[in-house]
Amino acid sequence: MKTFDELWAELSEKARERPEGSGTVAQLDAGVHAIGKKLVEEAAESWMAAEHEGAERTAEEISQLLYHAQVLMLASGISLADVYSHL
Ligand SMILES: N=c1c2ncn([C@@H]3O[C@H](COP(=O)(O)OP(=O)(O)OP(=O)(O)O)[C@@H](O)[C@H]3O)c2ncn1[C@@H]1O[C@H](COP(=O)(O)O)[C@@H](O)[C@H]1O
Repeated sequence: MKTFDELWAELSEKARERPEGSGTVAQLDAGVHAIGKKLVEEAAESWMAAEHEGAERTAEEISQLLYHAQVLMLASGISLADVYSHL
């Protein structure tokens, strides 16, 4: 298990160090358009899970949604502080 902040630290390091075999690096290389599509896909899957598939599947889909939101933030040069300033 990891927290949102721990995932952010891990993904930030991947973006910096660009280790081979990282799915995150591959997504960053694919660019904002491709990442945005994944984010929307995970949002739709979260919605469908909440309506039809129960709490456990919904939590799983939301975890993927948060992951892709972080990847989009990295691709856009946005920090956690930038986002928190709008909460
Ligand atoms: N938490 C995640 C995470 N959540 C979702 N995903 C990605 O999002 C995809 C969502 O899967 P779906 O089931 O919706 O779709 P799929 O059809 O199986 O996958 P695709 O064919 O669409 O890629 C997964 O295949 C992963 O590519 C994640 N990829 C990585 N992480 C974590 O990110 C960290 C860094 O990972 P790497 O960059 O790969 O080292 C590690 O801690 C990972 O656990």
